[in-house]
Amino acid sequence: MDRLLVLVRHGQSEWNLKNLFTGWKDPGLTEQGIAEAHQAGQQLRDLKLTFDLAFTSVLSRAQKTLDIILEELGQTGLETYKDQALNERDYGDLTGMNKDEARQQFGEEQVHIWRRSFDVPPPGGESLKMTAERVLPYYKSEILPKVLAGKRTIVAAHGNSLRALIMDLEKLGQEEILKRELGTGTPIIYRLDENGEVLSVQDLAD
Ligand SMILES: O=C(O)[C@@H](CO)OP(=O)(O)O
Repeated sequence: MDRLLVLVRHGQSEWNLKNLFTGWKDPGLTEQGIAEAHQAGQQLRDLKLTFDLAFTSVLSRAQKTLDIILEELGQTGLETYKDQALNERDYGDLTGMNKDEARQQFGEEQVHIWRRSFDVPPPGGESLKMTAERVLPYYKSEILPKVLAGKRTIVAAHGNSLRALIMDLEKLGQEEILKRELGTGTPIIYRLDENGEVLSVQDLAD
């Protein structure tokens, strides 16, 4: 049985382009982001992958990325579940702030800790740990059982909601996840065994 799970971060958003902390804000995709989503769909099509189910967040940049990918695959209208459990981490008080200005104000190291550490939340926001505490229960109750039942599944979500999931899937430690960056619009293809353990991983960024 093919237990296929594809994760894809949304294409570049307007706020990625402006270098703003985004979190739960809902900017659209840029032209480049739209092109990245088309390319992701084409890559999956070249690999002859199709899906039975899709999951995404309630944020439009992830939904739009998914729509474009499904369009490229000729799968528009695929059964899709949208849930805020898959939203980007809430960036709290940093939301809307320019990342370079934040570095100037708070220091390079502090900003890196807020962005990439496991358990230090940005002021008023969610740490990666807190993000994982909503992503993983949703993954385990809603997504994984479908994958294990042989439903080929794609999840279009966000840098940090996916990092939380990848940390669990790939059993990465806190030091390893600190360095893990996800490109916009880049699919990562997992095949799982009957217990949900990763058999293989193919990052199309490589
Ligand atoms: O701004 C955000 O919401 C995220 C993703 O773009 O940023 P970061 O790279 O800091 O995780």
